[in-house]
Amino acid sequence: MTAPPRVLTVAGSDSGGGAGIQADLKTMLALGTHGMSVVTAVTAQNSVGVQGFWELPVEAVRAQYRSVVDDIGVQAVKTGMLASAALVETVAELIAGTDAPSVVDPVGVSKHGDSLLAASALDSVRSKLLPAATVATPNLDEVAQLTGVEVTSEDGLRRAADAVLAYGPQWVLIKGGHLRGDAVDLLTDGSEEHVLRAPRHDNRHTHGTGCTLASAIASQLAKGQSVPEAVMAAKEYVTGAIAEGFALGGGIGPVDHGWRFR
Ligand SMILES: Nc1ncnc2c1ncn2[C@@H]1O[C@H](COP(=O)(O)OP(=O)(O)OP(=O)(O)O)[C@@H](O)[C@H]1O
Ligand SMILES: Cc1ncc(COP(=O)(O)O)c(N)n1
Repeated sequence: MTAPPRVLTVAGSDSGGGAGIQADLKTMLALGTHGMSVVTAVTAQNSVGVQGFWELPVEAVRAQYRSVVDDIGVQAVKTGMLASAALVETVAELIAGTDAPSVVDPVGVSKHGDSLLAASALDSVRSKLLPAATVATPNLDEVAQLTGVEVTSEDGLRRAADAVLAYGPQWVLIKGGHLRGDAVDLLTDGSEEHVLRAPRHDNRHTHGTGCTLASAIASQLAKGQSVPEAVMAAKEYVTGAIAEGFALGGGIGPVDHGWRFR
């Protein structure tokens, strides 16, 4: 048997299974790739919030990464929750030294408003992590936190993209999921521009959308697609997963990673 394309997620564990490492690995399976993981932090989390989290030591993150990359190898890397400045800097250095495209989801705050990144790590995200990204995928809250640019309508997406590109990622995908109307995202490398538009699904069970989208992009890149092709395919996958998001627990349920199998 030929091995499927190999994709690595560097992110936090979500005990509820909707976001983080768990969302990433399910997405990778659904898109036909072999998912591998470097755990950066363990969260105690469910449908109503994040009850606590514990970071792993920098050495544990570095060791997991080396174990995977030095033996198995990777065709794309995705980063998610990195928790602290020390972990952001370590992971930025690791991905910059890896010969594979990287998708950086600069996770700041969970859907419930719980912080997953120390305020003291923002400078390292700007100066070390974003420059190492092939594609950065901030949502509008993360754009505001990182660049100070506030966007309240589709017209502002380009301004947000320019502000993030100034930190050096090759491409940026600004996610407009928190606006009203259609779910519109903007992908650009500063010269080429693609507007990705999907109908908004009136479904509150959207836990894990950002993790799912970034992992889907990484999976498509590992299969050899270009950045625009990978992002378009990933947008189609996440839109279907949001349409089928289901209730679990008393709060916000997860998107359905397995929607294409049902
Ligand atoms: N209700 C919805 N219907 C359709 N698409 C949506 C909806 N909400 C978000 N999206 C899309 O989902 C993707 C993720 O965007 P979003 O802005 O939710 O990211 P995020 O805030 O990082 O996610 P998360 O909440 O997991 O952190 C984007 O492509 C966005 O347009
Ligand atoms: C470990 C981990 N990583 C990322 C998110 C963001 O996802 P969401 O915004 O859907 O809560 C999360 N809640 N937990």
